Amino acid sequence: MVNAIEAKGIVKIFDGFRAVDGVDLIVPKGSIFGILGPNGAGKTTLLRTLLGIIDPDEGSRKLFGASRPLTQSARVGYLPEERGLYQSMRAVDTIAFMGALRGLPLTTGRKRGRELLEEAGLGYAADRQIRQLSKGMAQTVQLMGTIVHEPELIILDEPFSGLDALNQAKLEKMIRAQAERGVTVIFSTHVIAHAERLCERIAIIAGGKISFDGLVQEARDRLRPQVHLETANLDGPWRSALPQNCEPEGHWWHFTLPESGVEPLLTALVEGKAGIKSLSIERPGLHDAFVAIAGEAVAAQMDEMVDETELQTLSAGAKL
Ligand SMILES: Nc1ncnc2c1ncn2[C@@H]1O[C@H](COP(=O)(O)OP(=O)(O)OP(=O)(O)O)[C@@H](O)[C@H]1O
Repeated sequence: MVNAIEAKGIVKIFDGFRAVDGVDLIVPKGSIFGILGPNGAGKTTLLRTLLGIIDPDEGSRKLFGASRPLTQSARVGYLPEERGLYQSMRAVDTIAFMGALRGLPLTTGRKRGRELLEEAGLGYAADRQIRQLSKGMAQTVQLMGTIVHEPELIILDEPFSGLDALNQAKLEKMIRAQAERGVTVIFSTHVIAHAERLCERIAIIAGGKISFDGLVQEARDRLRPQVHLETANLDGPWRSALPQNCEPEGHWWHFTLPESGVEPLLTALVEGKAGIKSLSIERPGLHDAFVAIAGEAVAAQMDEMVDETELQTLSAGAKL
């Protein structure tokens, strides 16, 4: 099967600065793929190169198997990081106009535009000018213009930034709905939680280089689970099942699950009469995996970029 994207050795240099520095990337069809990295990591430059908006200085890329990506533009929807719409254009015409740029007849675009707006509960705004819409609504209209021609690949550059909690949740739903239809979705983000909730695959990029590319599960599996154990007893033969340097905090033990896994540990605790009062095994999240892969400094940079609105959304999203 042809992959949606295959890139090899992509380098993009601006005034001597390597914004993208030797990137290999494969995005299989039908996946939700997240590109994670802090400000200036090279995400936008990489996406623009993959789309054929700019040419790489070195390396090659294929979009649906074609080495000239722009020939595939009717199959692609792209939401750039800089949002911008004609302020005096009506919402429905904006959607149709964006579709027309990708080869969709205007009449079809208007019809689908109205349907998309209705589905999103924004039917009442179809004939309003963009300047009469709220910022979140205008962003939603731009997103609809990105998908109106029913592309097979959607590339969204930082699609969550600038949206409030409700609109971010709606966008997550829309991304999932597109993926369920078999559409490949690639989005860039500096918010690890969005990627953790949505993506099957991710690439981690910093300083123009990709340090991880693969399944979210694979990233998480790089770290072993953490065990939190409370015992009635503090000594006994069962202690040999715990890591050697593990010391209790009161009656609590916190340690990394040994390579041998859960069952031998449990057997030793039960047979050795540790008196288990409480036991939890915590699988590391993507954030911990990100720290392990990209390093503390890059992770801290990402966390700093998550503003108040995003924090609210993340906790709201966790409840969805
Ligand atoms: N046209 C350009 N001319 C010169 N430098 C550029 C240009 N475009 C990007 N850069 C530089 O390349 C680096 C990567 O930028 P890019 O926008 O790709 O990063 P990013 O990960 O998308 O970050 P952000 O989320 O802040 O946009 C940055 O240092 C940026 O200043």
